[in-house]
Amino acid sequence: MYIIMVASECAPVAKVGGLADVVHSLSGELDQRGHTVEIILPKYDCMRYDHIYDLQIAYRDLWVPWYGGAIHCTVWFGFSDGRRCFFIEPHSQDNYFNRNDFYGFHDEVMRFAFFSKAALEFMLKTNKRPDIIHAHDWQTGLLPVLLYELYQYHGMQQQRVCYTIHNFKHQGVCDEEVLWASGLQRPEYYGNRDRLGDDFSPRHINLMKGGIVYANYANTVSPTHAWEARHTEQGYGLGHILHVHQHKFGGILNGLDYEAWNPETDTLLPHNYTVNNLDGKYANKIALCNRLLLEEAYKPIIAYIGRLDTQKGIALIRHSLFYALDNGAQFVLLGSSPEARINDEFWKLKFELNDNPDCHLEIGFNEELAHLIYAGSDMVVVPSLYEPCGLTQLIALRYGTVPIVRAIGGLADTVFDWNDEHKSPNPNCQRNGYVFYDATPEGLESALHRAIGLWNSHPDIFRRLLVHGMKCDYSWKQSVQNYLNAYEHISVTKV
Ligand SMILES: Nc1ncnc2c1ncn2[C@@H]1O[C@H](COP(=O)(O)OP(=O)(O)O[C@H]2O[C@H](CO)[C@@H](O)[C@H](O)[C@H]2O)[C@@H](O)[C@H]1O
Repeated sequence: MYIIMVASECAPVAKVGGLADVVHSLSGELDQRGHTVEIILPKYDCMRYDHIYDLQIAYRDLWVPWYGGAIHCTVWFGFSDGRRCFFIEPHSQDNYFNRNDFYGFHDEVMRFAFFSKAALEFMLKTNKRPDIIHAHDWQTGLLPVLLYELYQYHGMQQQRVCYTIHNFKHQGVCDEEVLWASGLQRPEYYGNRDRLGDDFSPRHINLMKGGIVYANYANTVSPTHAWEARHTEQGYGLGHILHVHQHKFGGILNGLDYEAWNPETDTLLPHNYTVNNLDGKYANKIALCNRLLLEEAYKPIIAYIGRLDTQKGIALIRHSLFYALDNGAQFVLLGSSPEARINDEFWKLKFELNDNPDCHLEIGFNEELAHLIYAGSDMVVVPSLYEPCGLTQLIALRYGTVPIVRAIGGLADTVFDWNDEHKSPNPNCQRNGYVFYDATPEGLESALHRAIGLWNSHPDIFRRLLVHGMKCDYSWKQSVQNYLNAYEHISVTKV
């Protein structure tokens, strides 16, 4: 099959969060199975250009219709970690992607609506006719709308769209302007609530809703979250439209890139290790203490790694830090937030705890340090308020670090409580961590208490628990097949 991914992020060149990891690893897995995969991204000025090989112009003069005129773009091509990537560079006063950051601007919707249109225009002009266009998140929600309403009449009638939602919270809600800019026009037609009309803001357009309505198949990134999105407030108001389109909506669990995340070969670790020889894991723990100036003590290290977003349960992250310190454990945090208020709160905490030899807070994004923390810690805490899938717990399991998670979304699909006497519902995975339900300090403590207790009282059993985790299989093996089944189901040219 010929698949083109269109996304606002792809690791390692443009990574803000888990979306980047999924676009990168899913593309690689599809490629390994013999499919042709290309990725279209914006050409951000702040990309990691050191991760792009052989960057060159692929199409010099692409004119993308916009507001009745056209914006001149150059399309670049390069390999990133073996993936074939195209980068769209618009030349206009708006400077859509030369902002020194990926997100956070007043014209966010226009930037990515333009990108969606430019991606289709590029395919049209270069005669790229993929079987599947795989679009991701609100940023590309307009793509299936444009394809179905405009581009199919210009020779793209065979293309089918798979639309994956990684986060329902951000939907791209905006005024009608985007319809005029993109050439769709007709606000009375598109603004209908059966199409793109937002259910809560009158006369507003919802790009993610458009993606759901117009895609041939839509999914989110775990089965449990697919249910939550339809039946609870976790769909952030899109439950109704998901219900209307339930026949083409599902949940496909994310996989983890088992090559990039492999403690046996990870070049970012000072010591490699395997499930059969964990000496390296303990050596990494010492390396982590040295790196972060933690006291080398006979204490478990509990870590939090991730975006500091309200989604992740900020108050509970904070609570786990203090609970750990009060209960004979050490705590390490690596994260950052685009919200100044949250960042400031954690900077303040960092200064307060600066002299504490049992904890370290690293505010910022640091891929290399993340690897060492996953390897050198004993436990990872993921107290999310909502979590479509979550990659942190999958990485932790792979690195023999016991996940302590809230039973929500993909966390509930991948982590099974050690003390639950029922058999794990997942045949590929035995009981592998600790789970709590209530998003309260008490709920969190119920799991942390048991995890710290086992580490202290029964180190041999704790070791068995982490070995169970390392033996779980959350590679892409099954999930990529699920995507291929979906592609196959919707594609016009069956393979
Ligand atoms: N400061 C930092 N330094 C280094 N590395 C950092 C970091 N902050 C985060 N990371 C890394 O970024 C990734 C984040 O993965 P998550 O699944 O938590 O993603 P996120 O919530 O962004 O994405 C959304 O999309 C993904 C993908 O579908 C879903 O799994 C998830 O539930 C959904 O919220 C992990 O690889 C983590 O190690």
